[in-house]
Amino acid sequence: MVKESVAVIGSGNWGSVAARMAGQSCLEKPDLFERDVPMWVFEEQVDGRNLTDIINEKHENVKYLPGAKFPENVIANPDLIDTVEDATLLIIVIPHQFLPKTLNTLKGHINPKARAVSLIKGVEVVGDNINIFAKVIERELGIRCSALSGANIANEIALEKFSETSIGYADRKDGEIFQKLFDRPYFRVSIVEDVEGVSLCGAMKNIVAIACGFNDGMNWGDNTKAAIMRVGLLEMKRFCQDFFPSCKDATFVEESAGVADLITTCLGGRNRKVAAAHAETGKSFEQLEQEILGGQRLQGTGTAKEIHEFLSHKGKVDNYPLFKTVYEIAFENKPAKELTSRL
Ligand SMILES: NC(=O)c1ccc[n+]([C@@H]2O[C@H](COP(=O)([O-])OP(=O)(O)OC[C@H]3O[C@@H](n4cnc5c(N)ncnc54)[C@H](O)[C@@H]3O)[C@@H](O)[C@H]2O)c1
Ligand SMILES: O=P(O)(O)OC[C@H](O)CO
Repeated sequence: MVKESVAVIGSGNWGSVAARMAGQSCLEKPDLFERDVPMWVFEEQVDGRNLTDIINEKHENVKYLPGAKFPENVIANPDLIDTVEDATLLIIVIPHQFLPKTLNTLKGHINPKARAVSLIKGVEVVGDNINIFAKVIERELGIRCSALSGANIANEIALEKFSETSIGYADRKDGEIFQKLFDRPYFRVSIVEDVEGVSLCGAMKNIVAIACGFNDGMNWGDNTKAAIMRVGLLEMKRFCQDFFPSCKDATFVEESAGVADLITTCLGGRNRKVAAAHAETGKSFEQLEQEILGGQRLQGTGTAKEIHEFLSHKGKVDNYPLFKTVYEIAFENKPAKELTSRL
């Protein structure tokens, strides 16, 4: 049997955890996977040194995942094309705003037999056209792409606290090989034939998390937060029914990618945290992202804007009052206190 070679594109907070898990599996399953896991690092200076050099010396991403050690087979590489050259399994895990440029660089350099999995939470919107990122990756790289998403706050998984995730696949064999790659005693992976449902839940829950952050910043309490989550889940489902009718209902309730991710992200995620600070201080999201996240990137505000643009083109903005209000608070200076009047 031919072994799979794994490469990771991305090395942020979740990217580093994904590389850590893949590295552990590659060491433990030498019959299935080649030992070394190259990880692409968008090079930057930390204390006057290349982050890549620090990672390879300390086996730790001191900027994006301090305190967690990589196994020694995870090797940071600042050269994107060199990172992917031998890969048959690609883990793509970068903030969604950087995907187009990254895919452009990768075009023509991927093994045509490779398969990818996208861990990115967001959507591509161009006018009245919307795509999940697994499809964008397939379109740009010409390889099949699955999607992994779930109730997965990276810092908790780095500490090997138990969590679950979902992999949405189109070809079952892809789902199974990525399941073997990610499965850890502390990370339970289920596979489901629903790439769109898994991807869209992961993207849209970030808009609801922003609303829950406003809730926390306004000190409205847990009952209001539950109401926001309920309405948010309904809008997520409505969006899938309206525009992606092949999404499976079961993904919303039975998969970690569905309601479980909605709950964790509305309780403990970065989108929630920064939105709470916005409601408390009135500072812009850009400023707060820099002040609070130390280089990590928000996905929810971008997704709120992208979904708003798409719904505007479709003439359906008013069918999604929660999504609409989050957009208006984040981008049109509407006061956060107006959120509940739209629920
Ligand atoms: N962090 C989590 O808990 C978590 C969990 C599940 C899913 N996700 C999703 O995973 C994706 C990646 O998130 P993350 O937490 O790994 O990243 P992050 O938020 O830590 O972002 C920082 C990363 O962006 C990179 N970056 C900065 N500028 C860049 C550029 N111009 N080009 C390319 N890369 C650049 C940095 O080098 C760094 O690796 C997101 O879509 C996120 O929603 C995150
Ligand atoms: O920290 P957030 O808000 O980007 O959310 C992280 C994950 O998506 C939770 O599953």
